[in-house]
Amino acid sequence: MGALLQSHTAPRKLIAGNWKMNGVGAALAEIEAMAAAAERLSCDLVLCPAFTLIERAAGLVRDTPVRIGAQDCHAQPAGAFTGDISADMLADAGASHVIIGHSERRMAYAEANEQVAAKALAAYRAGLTAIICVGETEAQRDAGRALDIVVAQLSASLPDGATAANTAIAYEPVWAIGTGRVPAEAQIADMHAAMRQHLSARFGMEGGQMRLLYGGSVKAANAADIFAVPHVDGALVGGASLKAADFLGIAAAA
Ligand SMILES: O=C[C@H](O)COP(=O)(O)O
Repeated sequence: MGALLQSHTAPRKLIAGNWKMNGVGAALAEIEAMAAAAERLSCDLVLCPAFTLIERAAGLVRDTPVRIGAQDCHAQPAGAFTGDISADMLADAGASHVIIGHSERRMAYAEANEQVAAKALAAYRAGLTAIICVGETEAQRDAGRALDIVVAQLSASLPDGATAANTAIAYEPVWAIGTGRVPAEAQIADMHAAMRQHLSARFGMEGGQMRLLYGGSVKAANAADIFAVPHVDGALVGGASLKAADFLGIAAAA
């Protein structure tokens, strides 16, 4: 395990914002403010607004280092899937990233690991980077099963062909999302080390370099401590990504 973990060279951190079902046109001013500050940051920024804002947001950040992502895609490129959006459509609208397998979708829409892997493949085919989410529930952690559960999710949710360029992983303990509760740094460290070990064993160098984000109640006040944990290569931020001042405060700590 030590040898595998030592092969990791920390990449530039990725700070991704997940706006969930928030924001209409007026919220684009926040993305504009983020983009205006992005040149001065030493991390990569991705904002994932609702589908309805993607094209406008992509236009706003066109000449800046900020990238735009979506929060889900369908596994098929086209077809009779009322209400769904394909990865090709996202790319066409100007997205470069897509969040896949967020726990809110796994729970609300019963998305299984196999579906997540199929969506990731669709994202790769469309040239998008997939941000694949995994994480245990509180009951699973209390039962001492967090590491096993997350590594099993990771194993079944990543398709063959995942690379450091086309995939980032977001470890989001379900009990930490939107609750103000954050795992102890040692718990994050153990989880990220276990994920790195699994990814390195399966994908070699690519797995060693794949960015591992932490998500769940990240704020400007706790970001520096979280980013100092080994194998934390960034964050997936929900509530604190809605306002430029909050999100930039997190990015400044990266
Ligand atoms: O995708 C983001 C996560 O669900 C974290 O949300 P949060 O930062 O509001 O806890």
